[in-house]
Amino acid sequence: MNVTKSTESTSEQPKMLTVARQRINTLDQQIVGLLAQRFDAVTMVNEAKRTANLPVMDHGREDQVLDRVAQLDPNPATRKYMRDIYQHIMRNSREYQDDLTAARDTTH
Ligand SMILES: O=C(O)C(=O)C[C@]1(C(=O)O)C=C[C@@H](O)C=C1
Repeated sequence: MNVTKSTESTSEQPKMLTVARQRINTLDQQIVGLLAQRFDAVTMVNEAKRTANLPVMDHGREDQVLDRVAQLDPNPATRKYMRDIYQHIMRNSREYQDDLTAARDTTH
């Protein structure tokens, strides 16, 4: 059985793969930290929308976010992937906001 961790170098696993995976682990840690902050901001947005009686879904805003993140990507070849990632992020943001609403409805 192979019990070597995926980030450990072995004679079969080139050093470059190990180094690249360690870099991905570090970046993932930063991305998760940033996404947690984004969810915090979404909580605030949701509170503001609830007060103003606005729906969770805002197509115009989502289009703006998608265009903006695509423009921010310095690599034109990955822009379409960046848009796709953000479509998922915003879908999860809406589901999280639905959870917040459901939690409010059961406690009030
Ligand atoms: O900006 C908003 O109105 C949000 O609810 C946040 C957000 C997002 O995650 O960026 C999520 C849902 C909306 O459809 C648009 C954007």
